[in-house]
Amino acid sequence: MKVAWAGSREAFQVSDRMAKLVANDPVFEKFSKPMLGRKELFKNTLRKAAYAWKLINDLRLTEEEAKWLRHYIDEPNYTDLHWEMFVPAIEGQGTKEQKKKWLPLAQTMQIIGTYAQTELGHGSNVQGLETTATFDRQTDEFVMHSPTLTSSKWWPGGMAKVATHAIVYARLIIDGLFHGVHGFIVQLRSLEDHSPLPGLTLGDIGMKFGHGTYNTMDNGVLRFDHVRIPRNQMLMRVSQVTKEGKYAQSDVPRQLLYGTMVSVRQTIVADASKALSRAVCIATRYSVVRRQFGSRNGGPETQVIDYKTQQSRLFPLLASAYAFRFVGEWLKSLYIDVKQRLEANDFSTLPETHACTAGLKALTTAATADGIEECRKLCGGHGYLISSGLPELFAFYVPACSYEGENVVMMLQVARFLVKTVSNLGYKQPVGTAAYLGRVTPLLQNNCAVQTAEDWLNPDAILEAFEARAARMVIGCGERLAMFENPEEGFAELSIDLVEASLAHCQLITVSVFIQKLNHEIPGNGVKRSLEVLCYVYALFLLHKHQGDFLATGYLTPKQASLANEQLRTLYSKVRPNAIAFVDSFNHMDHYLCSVLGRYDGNVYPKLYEAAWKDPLNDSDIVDGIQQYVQPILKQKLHYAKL
Ligand SMILES: Cc1cc2nc3c(=O)[nH]c(=O)nc-3n(C[C@H](O)[C@H](O)[C@H](O)COP(=O)(O)OP(=O)(O)OC[C@H]3O[C@@H](n4cnc5c(N)ncnc54)[C@H](O)[C@@H]3O)c2cc1C
Repeated sequence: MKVAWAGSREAFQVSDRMAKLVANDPVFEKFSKPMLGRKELFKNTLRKAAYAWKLINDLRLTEEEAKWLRHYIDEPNYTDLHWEMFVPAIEGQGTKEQKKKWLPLAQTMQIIGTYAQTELGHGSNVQGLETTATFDRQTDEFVMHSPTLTSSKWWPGGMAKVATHAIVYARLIIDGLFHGVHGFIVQLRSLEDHSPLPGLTLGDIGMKFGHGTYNTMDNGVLRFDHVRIPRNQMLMRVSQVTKEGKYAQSDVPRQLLYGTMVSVRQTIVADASKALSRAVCIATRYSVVRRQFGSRNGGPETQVIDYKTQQSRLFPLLASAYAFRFVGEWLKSLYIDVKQRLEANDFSTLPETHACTAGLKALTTAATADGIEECRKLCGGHGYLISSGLPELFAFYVPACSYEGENVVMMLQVARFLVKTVSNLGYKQPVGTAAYLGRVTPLLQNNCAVQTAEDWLNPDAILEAFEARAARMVIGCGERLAMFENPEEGFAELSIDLVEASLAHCQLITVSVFIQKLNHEIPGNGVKRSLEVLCYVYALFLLHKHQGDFLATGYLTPKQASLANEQLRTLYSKVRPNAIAFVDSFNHMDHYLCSVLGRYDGNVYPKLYEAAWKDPLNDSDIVDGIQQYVQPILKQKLHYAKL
């Protein structure tokens, strides 16, 4: 099962080796993190990042190993932006000459980069950005300027204190004419003493949600006061500005810019299963240790995992972790395929891949953020303690719903793709994940044939149900849109339904990828049968949760929906005996989980007690405060006064 989770024996070995390397090195020790003040937190993370970079070089780690190492260190810091945004942006949007100049500097960290797109006034609406890059023909330079307060760059990770360079998105202006928003490589700080270059105002945007998570990172604010950069620092693979000031599109289509987004979003989908599996592992192990009520004849109380209600909240999340792991793996292969195509100037599959990554990013991050919070509640009051590992995990994870494409905005992009696919149906056969929309007639006409709860244990029945629901919702939106004279007005008016149709489409993708995985790639029959159970749990849980859609589209009868729910209850009993084995297969070490409740040895209570005594409030110097401020109140002996 560990191999099935990791994707291959080799993948398992690499991640396992890096997890142990980090766990066994005292520099990466974790528990003191939440107790540190902001400055110490930040410096501590800088120290770890520097040490990690030294390890990567000393041990000559491969790119894959270095990624896992950074992952297990598990503290957001400037290197995330450098490797995951700055380098890919140059790789994807730079010309050959630009790549030749900048990539060796970035890959050896002689420069440290960040990604400055968002501004105080605009995030999702990139075309609304206000920073300007005005071409000066006389000097062959761009003048970068922040004309308003709302044009201040806001959020870029690593920008406040560390980054030496940034990819800055700005409105390109030549001779007073606006030519769209483009990326520019801008040096921010001196490579000698790290001081900000003239004309730049740089600072930190302040404390963020949670404590020891994103506060380890210097998210920054940046303003430009007529800062000059050479012309060849505009990323020019797609569009160029000549030294005469001529703006030209190259023969590389603009959609190429989607390439970087696709790359980053597929990583976010892969990260969702890591975060959700972490929370599920903690909640499952703790649910086995925790006992409440139900003692018979003086025997032990019931393990809370044996309550059906606990299972109905926990096991769908366990199944979702596996579903997201497999869909992430699948998306990575889709991305590799699209990357090869892009290199060969084949852009044919880009719109579908873009819709998949946008939609799956939104689906998996929203479900994971909700899932972590549910796991916290599944651990009762102890889940609220920092030592449970869950509050910090939630604080760390939840911004994934907003960054790299706000989730609702992402689902609206999927909706545009689906609407376009449906409107082209007469002359263009949909392919890939949208292929089912080419079979609308049977999907609209045939209703579900399930007659017993057992009938739901059939991948064809499940797939058809999800296809019919998505097709009916998408077609329904298409028909209603056609009634509007102005399509954009219609799109805005129907946007709630369109987001729901997009979600149905994306859930269909996750369910079908899980089924495909079982059909082709599972080593060992026992593992396969166990994963089949999780696959049915995932699909029937979604069907139960969204039964309103399945009923409203007329595909299911109420009786069939309740048969699905009956089967789901039976499946929970099948998951229960393997629940611990399922979470052990994630291969998360105690160091990575960083949770007293999720300990591998189950030694929860003594360790909870021990963790409590590490709290600074148990330090003896607190007594001074009590004597200074509390004792006088006790001694005043005043009459009670109603305030
Ligand atoms: C931890 C963190 C790290 C970040 N790091 C970086 C970074 O390194 N570099 C960088 O450039 N940025 C970064 N960001 C910024 C991030 O990319 C933006 O927050 C994101 O793009 C969303 O934009 P916004 O915050 O302006 O939200 P908005 O776009 O203002 O969204 C606010 C609300 O409006 C809704 N909304 C917006 N548009 C529409 C629409 N068309 N239809 C319907 N509803 C809509 C949204 O659904 C949302 O509910 C980071 C953000 C966070 C939280």
